[in-house]
Amino acid sequence: MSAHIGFRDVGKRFAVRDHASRRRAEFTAVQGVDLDVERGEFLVLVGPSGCGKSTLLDLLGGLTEPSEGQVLLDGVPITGPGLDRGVVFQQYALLPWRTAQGNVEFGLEAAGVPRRERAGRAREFLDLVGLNGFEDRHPHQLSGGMRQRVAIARSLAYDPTVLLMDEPFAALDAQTRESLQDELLRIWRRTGKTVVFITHSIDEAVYLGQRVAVLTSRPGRVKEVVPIELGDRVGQVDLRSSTEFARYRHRIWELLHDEVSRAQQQEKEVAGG
Ligand SMILES: Nc1ncnc2c1ncn2[C@@H]1O[C@H](COP(=O)(O)OP(=O)(O)OP(=O)(O)O)[C@@H](O)[C@H]1O
Repeated sequence: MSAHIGFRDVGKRFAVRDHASRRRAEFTAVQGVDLDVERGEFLVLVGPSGCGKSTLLDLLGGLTEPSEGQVLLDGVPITGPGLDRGVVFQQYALLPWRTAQGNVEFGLEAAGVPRRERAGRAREFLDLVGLNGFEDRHPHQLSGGMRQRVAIARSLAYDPTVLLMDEPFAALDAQTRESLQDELLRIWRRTGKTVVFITHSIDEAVYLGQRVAVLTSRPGRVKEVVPIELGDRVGQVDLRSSTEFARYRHRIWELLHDEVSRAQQQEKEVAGG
């Protein structure tokens, strides 16, 4: 059986203007990316800054097309955005003039859900993310963590099969972040969604991922995919302090370390002309 999501030798180049010569040039963001994600899997992408993680997520979201290779969903090339994929970014992208309920309903409107179903569905998903009782609050009356819960509820409400998350918890304080990680794992278990999650945090990657794909520095390609066998995270007391967790953390750190050094060297070279 073919994978739910498949990157097949994917490359992405962007047209840029060369600074010195002012000529048009091409910038290779990712190259030769091969990666499969199974239905219902939780896959985390990590890699040095600028290695192309968001580019890979944009390709999956259908916001951009590959310059070469294919990005497949159930064997079919992705050609644009679709309701089968929900996206959650670092910035909440909520409508400030709408309540939490109104924001979730907005996603449902866009998805063409009949008006009479929207209110009930929005409440159901706000409840799922733990926002029961906060339906009538506007974004400025909610904490950062709550706003991100609304964004997650909005993406889940129209029932995509895939949830694409680009550093969704990066702007949150450590405690809120950890509680949202647990919340997300609980939701993932309950809904069976396929999750592709980008983070800069090695701890977050190990805690959330069933597999962690480490990317190389620019142009990004898959360096190694590390399976994380820690069982069901939620409910394990202080899992992050266990030796097993530390072992995975160290392995990913090692893989990343060389790439981050290489990326920094590349940046220095660019800066120095
Ligand atoms: N539209 C664009 N035009 C030109 N270059 C782009 C464009 N979008 C992204 N890039 C470049 O492609 C590379 C990959 O960008 P991308 O945002 O995917 O990296 P990233 O790994 O998500 O970075 P970070 O971890 O810092 O968020 C970067 O060097 C970026 O400057």
